[in-house]
Amino acid sequence: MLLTLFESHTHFFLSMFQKMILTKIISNTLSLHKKQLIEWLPAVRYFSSPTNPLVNVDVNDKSGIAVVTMNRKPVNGLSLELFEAMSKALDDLENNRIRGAILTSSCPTVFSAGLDLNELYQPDKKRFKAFWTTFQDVWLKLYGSSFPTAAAINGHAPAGGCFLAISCEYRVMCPDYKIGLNETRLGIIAPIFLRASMRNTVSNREAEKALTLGTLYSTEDALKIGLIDEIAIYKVKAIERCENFLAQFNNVSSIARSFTKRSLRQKDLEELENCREEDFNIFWSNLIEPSVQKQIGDYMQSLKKK
Ligand SMILES: CCCCCCCCCC/C=C\CC(=O)SCCNC(=O)CCNC(=O)[C@H](O)C(C)(C)COP(=O)(O)OP(=O)(O)OC[C@H]1O[C@@H](n2cnc3c(N)ncnc32)[C@H](O)[C@@H]1OP(=O)(O)O
Repeated sequence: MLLTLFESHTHFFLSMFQKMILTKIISNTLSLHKKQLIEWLPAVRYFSSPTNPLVNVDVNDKSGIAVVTMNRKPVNGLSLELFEAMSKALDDLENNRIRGAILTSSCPTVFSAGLDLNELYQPDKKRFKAFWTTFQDVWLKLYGSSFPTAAAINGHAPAGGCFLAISCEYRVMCPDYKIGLNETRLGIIAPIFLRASMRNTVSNREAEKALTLGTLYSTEDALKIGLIDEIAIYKVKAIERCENFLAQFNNVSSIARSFTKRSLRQKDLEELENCREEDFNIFWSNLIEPSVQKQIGDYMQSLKKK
């Protein structure tokens, strides 16, 4: 923009040649300063986020790595309020140029049980619209973040729980839990953005099998198909391994890294950005089908009986 302004204002006074030289000097200076500024900023803008009871953000001053802990007991059911808190936390992290983020859970045996079924059962259209839009926002911000991300999966991660983990760039999971996208088993069709994250994590063939069968994998099987990257015995160790993964970026230009990530994920992000309303309409019309509502109601009952 500066260059455009400069060009338009000097139009009457300078020859073409003079303009070209000056434009080149300004452009070089700006890009040099921009690079230096961006490389510098991470060291000076770490922050302490105001505490939200649903999402705790803890930034390590030295490493610049944030641990983002979901805290909605008993199972981190993804409600509108939890999505809103995550969306806000992701904005704060983005604006404060942290070095990396690790997503984890305060529930002892559950990373996240996925979407809160209460949001899907007998839904109010206005609230569901806000819920779905915030769900989309969280995915766009997490999957498209400029900072590197990892998930320390310290418990079960079915459906939406798995979706959060696979939107990150690296996953470390504790043993003896289950992870996967079991939507088809619930009669639900996985939305496009969820399919994109899965395809970005495992091979196309594994993604097709996993999504159509709705398989929930054990930690060990998840490692075999590449759904997770490492196994760690406890949550603390899982966080440590995630930190090690993120620390590798200390030797990489943050600008080069974030542009590369963005360009690899751009197509998936645009696919949702271009059809957010349509995506909502498809889910809303499916969701209110009496047969789907009955299925969700029965499923909720079966969870309670258990
Ligand atoms: C055709 C189109 C339809 C359109 C629909 C749109 C949606 C598409 C979007 C797709 C994306 C994601 C989909 C989802 O995420 S749907 C949610 C799927 N989740 C699950 O199947 C997980 C269900 N939960 C479990 O399997 C287990 O709870 C657990 C996570 C393995 C933990 O087991 P646990 O023994 O430790 O705990 P448990 O006793 O089962 O649960 C404790 C209480 O929590 C309640 N609860 C569990 N999960 C949920 C949930 N997802 N939402 C709300 N409540 C949940 C459970 O009922 C217990 O309650 P209570 O204490 O008995 O009252």
